[in-house]
Formats: sequence, structure tokens, C-alpha cells
Amino acid sequence: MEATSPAGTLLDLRPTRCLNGLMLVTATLALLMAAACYVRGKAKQQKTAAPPLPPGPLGLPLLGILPFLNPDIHVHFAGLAAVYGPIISVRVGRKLCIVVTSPSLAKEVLKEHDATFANRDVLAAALALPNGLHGMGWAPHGAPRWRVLRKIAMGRDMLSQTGVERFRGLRREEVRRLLARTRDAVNTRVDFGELVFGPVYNVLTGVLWGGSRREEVLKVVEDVYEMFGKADLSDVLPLLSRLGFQGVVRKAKKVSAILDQTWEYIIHERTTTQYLAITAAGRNDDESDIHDHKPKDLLQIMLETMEKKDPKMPIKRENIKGLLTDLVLAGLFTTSTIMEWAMTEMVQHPETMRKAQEEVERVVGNKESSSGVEESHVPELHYLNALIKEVLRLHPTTPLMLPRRPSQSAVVGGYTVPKGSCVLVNIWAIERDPESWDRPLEFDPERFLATGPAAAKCCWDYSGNDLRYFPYGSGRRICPGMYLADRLLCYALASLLHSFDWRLPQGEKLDVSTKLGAVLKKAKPLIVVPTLKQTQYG
Ligand code: HEM
Repeated sequence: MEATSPAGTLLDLRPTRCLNGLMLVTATLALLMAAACYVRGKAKQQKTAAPPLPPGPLGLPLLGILPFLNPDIHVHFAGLAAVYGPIISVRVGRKLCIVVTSPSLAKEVLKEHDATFANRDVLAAALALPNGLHGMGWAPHGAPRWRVLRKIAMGRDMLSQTGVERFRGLRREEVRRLLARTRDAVNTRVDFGELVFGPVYNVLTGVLWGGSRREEVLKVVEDVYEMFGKADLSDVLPLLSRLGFQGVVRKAKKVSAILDQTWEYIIHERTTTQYLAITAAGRNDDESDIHDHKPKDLLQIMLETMEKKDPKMPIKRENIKGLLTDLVLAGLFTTSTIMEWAMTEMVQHPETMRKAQEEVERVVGNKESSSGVEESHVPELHYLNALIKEVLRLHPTTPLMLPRRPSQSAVVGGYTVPKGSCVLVNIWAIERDPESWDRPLEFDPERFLATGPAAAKCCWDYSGNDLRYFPYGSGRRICPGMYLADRLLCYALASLLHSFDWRLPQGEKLDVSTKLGAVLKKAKPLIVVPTLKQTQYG
């Protein structure tokens, strides 16, 4: 008889049970581990998966939204922002554009991720200029030449706040000439943009290279300006340029050869005759006399820097030509356009012109007690300074700023902005945003004269620190010419308001429509009639 004690049964069964138990535990552990791996993997995947591109319209294959693009691109993009939100992505041909339309997102791009977004998205026309990439405007921000050129341009002898003081004499001379020209034209129809263009150009060329061969340079610079203002398909459809449909690029090559030659003549003249004369006269780097009508200009400073061969300041001839081209192009059309917009707004709102005139007269004095506006009066002209700020708010010269190109992918507003895309900041829309501005479309200089707690809260200066108002840009690529532009704008306008009254020709209406080229200009020139004011100087 088989002994069947419970113990025996237990003994008999134990190995099998053990095996089953072990398998069960192992299986459970394996399952748990697999589940843990899956969860961890998923979490990691979620962590590393980039957020999506910003929303935006789909557009057509290959062409994107190109066929539907309104020529006033800033207005078109503002409309898309109203539908899709403050950060959008659009394909324009092959190019992926990310457009930012709010102060907080502009801050992310221009301040918080400043280094990532400090490169320019270089236009095909700029690439075609032989010195296009050797200057400042299109150079990659990390490149040593960009740092060196910015250092020189913003140096204490050049375009810095103290540097511009050295050219007071030059500005005075040009503004006096402007007053004389206006006096010759009283009671006649005057193209205001044309009237102020000359003095702005003369001041710039004087500061940059002493003004020699002015007319020759102007002819080419105007061509280059036109070229940058034209939409170039090879920027967005590179295939076209490979097939030879280059349009703007072909023209750029032609024009730039002439410009290059002209710079060569100017440099040659300086290094042979005038340069020797200047060094023989014993000028040195520290010389900074605001009464000197011919202080050392940028060309001179750059030639001397090149000659010193300091490894920390490596400058080549092409950098000199590139920087001169950049500064004259970037400074001329912006400053003269803002002057035209200022007069346009004052003619449209005569009460603002009257207030500005009263202020100038109060500060400068009348005919008997004063010999006219001097630059030393400018800081006291609070209303006029506010008026210029308001003009810059409503009429940003580059409504989408200069295009940026991220050096690596970044997350902005919770969306991915891919490396190499073209990033645009719609400053035109931001500076008209009702969330930041009371009655945003009204021309109201007083908004910049806020006193009390309102003034303490905001920072309406040109530093680019408050991303609701940054007409000269923000961050490392902020405009290097802002002190010169500001000084010239205020001084020239104050002088013109002190000496003359300005009105539209009898029976004519003001046309304020705009045209977007390299800068946002009036579509039609401003025609005005200056008349002599009772208190007339100059
Ligand atoms: C009212 C006149 C002017 C306005 C409204 C203006 C506005 C601007 C703006 C918005 C930018 C882009 C900044 C950014 O990307 O953050 C810029 C860049 C620049 N501006 Fe001006 N500007 C004016 C006058 C001038 C003048 C007089 C000069 C030269 C003398 C100048 C030279 C430049 C240059 C070279 C750049 C490119 C800087 C870089 O990329 O590093 N601008 N300007």
C-alpha cells in the first residue's frame, strides 16, 4: 500500500510547485520590468520629442503661401497672427518663416535666446555683393569681424553717444544749409523727403568717409537700395537662381562691382594724399574736439586700425568697404524716411506742429534773443522728442525688423523654431497692439510724456529693453546708428519748425498710404509749402 501521508504528498509535490512559483515570480518581474521600461521610454520620448512647429496656414506644395502673399507683408502677417496666434509658421516658397507678434515672444527671441537668434537670414542680394558679408549687417554675430566692426562703429570716437558729439560742427553746417535752401523755397511746393535727404546724406558721408565722391557713391547706393527693396524669388525658390532666373542677384553683381571700384578710389585717395596730410598734422586717436569741423572719420579710424595689425582687431580692406556700404545704406533711407513721416504727421495734426513750435521757441528764444536752434537745446525739447518717438512707433522703418536665423533649434512660446529658419519680429504690429497701447492708431506724442507712476512703470526709450517699444531693435544686433539718427532728427526738425511754418498746398489732400521696399516709406512723396515764421533765424 502506498503511504500517502500529507507530508509525503507535500514532499512529492514540492519540486513542481517550486518551479511553478519561480516561473510565476520571474514572469511577474519580467512583466513589471517591461512595463517600467515602457513607461520610462515613453516618458523619455515625451521629454525629448520636440514641441510642434507654430501653427499657420498650409499653403501650396513647393510654393507655400507665396502666391497669396500681400505686398504689405507685415499687414498680411498681422492678419495671420490674429487667426493663428502670436507665433506662426508659414512657408514662403522653400523658406520656413516664423513670425513673432507679441512683446513676450519678441522678448524670448531678442533677449532670452539672444545668442541663438543673433545671426541674420542673409538675402540673396546681400550674398551677391562682393563685400556684402564682410561688413556688419549681414555678418554672423559670432564672427570676429562682426565683433571688431561693431566695436569700431560703436566706439567712443564714432557712433556711440559720446562719439556723435564730435560731429556737431558737421551737423550744424548741414542744418544751416538746409535752412538756407528752405528759405529759397518759401511759398513754393517742396518735396519734403527730397529736401531733407541731402543733409542726412551729407552728414552720414561726412561721418563715414569725409564725403568725397559723394555723388558717385549715391548713384550706386540708390541702386543697391532699390535692389534690396524688391522681392527676390531666388531668396525663397533657390531652384530659380540655379536655373539662371536671378533677377536681383544679377543686378546686385553688376552694381556692386561699381560700388567696389568707387570705394577703392576713395581708399586710394585717402591713403595717398589726405591720409598723409592728416597723419602729418599729428592727429592721434584721443583727439575728440566737438568744435573741430573735420574730426577723424570712420574710414580714417579703420585704416589706422588695419595698419596697426593688432591681432585682436583684425581688419581687412573688404571689411572697410563692407562696413561703409552697410552704414550708408542702413542710415540714409531710414533717417530721411522718419523725417518725412514726422512732417507728414505734423501736417496731418497741426496742433502737434503748433505745440512743437511753441516749445522750440520757448527753449531757444525768439528772434531778438537767439541766433537759432543749437544742438545743446535738443535735450530740453521734451515734446519734440516725444513726437519723434511717436513717429517711430507708428512708422517703423523695417516693420519686420531685419530677418534673424537661429543657429540651433529653440523653443519659443512652447513651439519649435527650427535651426536655419527665417525669424521675423512684426514690430509694426507689436507697436500698434491695443493690449500695450491706448488708442494705438492715434498719433499722440503725449503718450511718451507720461509723468508719475505711469512713467515709472514703463521704459519708453531706445534701449530695446521693453519689448513693447523698440524702434531701433534690441539685443546684440541693436541699431548702432541710433544716437546719430536721434540727434540729427531732433536737431533738424527743431530748426525747420523754428524758422518756418509748414502746410499742404492749397486744396490738396494728404495721402498717407505706404509702400514697403527696403524700408516702409510713404507711397507718394510729401509735398508741402514752407512759409517764413515771424521769429526767423538761421
Ligand atoms: C531713424 C533711423 C533708424 C532706424 C529706425 C533704425 C532701425 C534699425 C533696426 C530696427 C535695426 C535692426 C536691429 C535688430 O535686428 O535688432 C537696425 C540695424 C542696423 N542699423 Fe539702424 N536704424 C536707423 C538709423 C541708422 C543709422 C543712422 C545707421 C548708421 C549710421 C544705422 C546702421 C544700422 C546697422 C549697421 C544695422 C545692423 C546692425 C547689426 O546687424 O549688427 N541705422 N537699425
